[in-house]
Amino acid sequence: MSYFPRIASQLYGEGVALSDLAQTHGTPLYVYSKKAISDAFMAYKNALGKHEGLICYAVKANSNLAVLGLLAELGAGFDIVSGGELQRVITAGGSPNNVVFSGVGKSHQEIQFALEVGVKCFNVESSPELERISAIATSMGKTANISLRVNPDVDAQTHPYISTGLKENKFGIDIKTAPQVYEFAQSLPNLNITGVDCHIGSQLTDMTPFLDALDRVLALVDTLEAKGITIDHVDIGGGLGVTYRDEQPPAVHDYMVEVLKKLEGRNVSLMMEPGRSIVANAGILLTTVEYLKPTEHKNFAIVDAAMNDNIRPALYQAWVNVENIGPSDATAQSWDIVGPVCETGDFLAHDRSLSLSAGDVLALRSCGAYGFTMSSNYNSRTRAAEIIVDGDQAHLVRERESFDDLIKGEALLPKSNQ
Ligand SMILES: Cc1ncc(COP(=O)(O)O)c(C=O)c1O
Ligand SMILES: N[C@@H](CCCC[NH3+])C(=O)O
Repeated sequence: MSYFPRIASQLYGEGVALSDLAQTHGTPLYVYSKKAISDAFMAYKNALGKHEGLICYAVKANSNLAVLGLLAELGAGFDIVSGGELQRVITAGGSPNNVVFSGVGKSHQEIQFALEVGVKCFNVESSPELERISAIATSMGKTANISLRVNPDVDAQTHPYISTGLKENKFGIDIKTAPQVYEFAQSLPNLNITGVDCHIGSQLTDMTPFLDALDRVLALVDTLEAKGITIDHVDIGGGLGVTYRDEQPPAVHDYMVEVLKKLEGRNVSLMMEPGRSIVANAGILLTTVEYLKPTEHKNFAIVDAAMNDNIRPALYQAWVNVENIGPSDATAQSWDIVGPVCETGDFLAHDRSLSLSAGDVLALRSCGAYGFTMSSNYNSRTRAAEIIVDGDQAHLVRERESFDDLIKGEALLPKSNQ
């Protein structure tokens, strides 16, 4: 039954052969390991230990309902950036009381929804947003807990598109002006100041920027305390990187130890918003080689997954580990792994030395974060199915989209008379 148990078990210690999954469910197919997700989350939770706080998983990394449900069961809170993500958390069984609402552009409707269900806190990113939340809360006879997302102007040393804590980024409130904005928040009705929040970027592989940002946030907490503004929690965002190739990010435990050291002697709880570090290495994208197309200049392996399934290589020049679970007896050559989408930027990997034959199944590793959630229907391609492997059981947790799903809700214009 298991044709490639070695590879399957090497991946995450799970007993399901990837080739069987590809055969049963077709490709492209996202496969996640329940154990890998649980272990990664528990690393945060255990490191937090008895310190008061909440690990709010960043839903944008992987919002599959089964993933959210699993994390809710393990005691996660959630970091959301839209009404849709809030709905997903609720549908998956997560408690709105454990939700923090981030994002620079919260709409009237989204704020109202969040107040109706009672989210834990709004991470506010501007003064006009404060005014909007205050007005909506007042009209609903509710009080909104708020923290300001401050921008500490720290270089996260990551890809510029996923760096968020520099003053030229759209995110957060300049930490230098934050005390005045807190005073403004204090003057508005139906707001309750509970925290300070920051998130400086994603895929950080060095601890220093995190700790620098935390120092600046704690200095702000002191300034606020001196003004009589009490801060109950500090939210240090997400951002811890993972190994895609040869990066060596700090271990979750080591990172947490350093963070908690800085909080020693302070009466603040710790909130965090990790996404990638919980799900990235727990997921694989399986794809089948459709055609081999050697040319004079390059060898192309055209596979059935594309940039619409995983846009990270095209968008961030992200490197993805590609493994042939074939097996192929062809001799190894250098291949560009490309998809069927009509874009030159539609590639998954460049210049990989692989033995390939048409029909082989490739595993793209570490695709559990920002993989499916960033997928689209570009070229009217249906989105992949998602599977969670739990020991030797594989659960289909999202069906492959059908052509009917693709055109659902659309309508033709009435026929014109001319
Ligand atoms: C506000 C906020 N919180 C949390 C995250 C999650 O970050 P990561 O997946 O890098 O842990 C992000 C994404 O960068 C974010 O923008
Ligand atoms: N989507 C990004 C990270 C998230 C950025 C969100 N602030 C990635 O795939 O690396």
